[in-house]
Amino acid sequence: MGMLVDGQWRSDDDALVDDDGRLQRPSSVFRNWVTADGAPGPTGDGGFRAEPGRYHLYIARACPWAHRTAIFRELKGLQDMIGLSVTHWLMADDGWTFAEGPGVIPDPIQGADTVWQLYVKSDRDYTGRVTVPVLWDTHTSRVVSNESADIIRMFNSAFDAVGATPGDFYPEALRGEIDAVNDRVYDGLNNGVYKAGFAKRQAAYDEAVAGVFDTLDWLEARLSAHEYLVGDTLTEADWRLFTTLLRFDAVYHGHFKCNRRRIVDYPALWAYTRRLYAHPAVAPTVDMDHIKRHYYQSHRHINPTGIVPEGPALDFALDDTA
Ligand SMILES: N[C@@H](CCC(=O)N[C@@H](CS)C(=O)NCC(=O)O)C(=O)O
Repeated sequence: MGMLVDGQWRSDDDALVDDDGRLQRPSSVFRNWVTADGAPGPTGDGGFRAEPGRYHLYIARACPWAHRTAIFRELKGLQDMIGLSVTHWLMADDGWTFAEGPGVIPDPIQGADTVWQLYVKSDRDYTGRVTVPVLWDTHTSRVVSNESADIIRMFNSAFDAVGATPGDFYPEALRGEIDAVNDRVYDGLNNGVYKAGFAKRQAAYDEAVAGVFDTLDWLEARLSAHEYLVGDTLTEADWRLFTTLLRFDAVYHGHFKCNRRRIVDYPALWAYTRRLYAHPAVAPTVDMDHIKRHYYQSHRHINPTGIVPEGPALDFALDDTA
């Protein structure tokens, strides 16, 4: 881990956990929006018009937040319009890097060796965490956004007039309910597993893990009655949940100690995970080796040996016998 302070990289920081041993996740800093006409979005500056070839997406395959953006790039058929770079799975002294390795796609835009170099290129005095995903503007050499929740909404609609695949995963009529489900899933599960895994006090862990399983129980009941989370149609809320479910049994159950139950033990959640996995937008975005190696090798404060467990054997593919 590490962070930037006044544009200087510091590799020794551990500032994410407060005195009560609780994870405090800082807000994302770059919050501009790509829009169809370049008008400002809900936050930040304007001037980022949706143009094919102009933007580049930097992700880590391991990261559930970055994964959402990769899925939306596929869902909306943006692969030829928005370039992609993929970091090495290991996040160590230099943070995310483009060191050579299977599945790594180096940076063709800035030739950066690390993601922090992109942040400094965009803002030479940047102070804060250096996270993925990053949506980069090749015209101004700036980070447009490092907030996945915003990036998927840009991908959902901003490029529709320049040839994106039709499909609206945040339909106007369902927005209120999608936002409410997102809030609960974010706090209890997407971020909840991190709160459990990064907790440094028993009470902080106990509280987080209870929230994780309350949320999973609630989701199981909801998905026993409905195919999708909101409006019986596939929405953003499903994709935001999916990237956590995909990682749960392989990583969060063991590494983050969220081990009251596995996703395969919840009939509706497991069937739903497999159903979403079968969507054609998903397979090109999943790299289980990156996922497992990243967590078990990068978080040495949790797993000092860096040993990556062999299991579990997971079969996400739908088959006739299922
Ligand atoms: N709110 C951000 C969170 C992104 C995030 O925390 N990414 C993690 C990887 S899973 C990261 O890059 N962490 C590096 C750090 O905090 O130093 C988003 O959703 O885009």
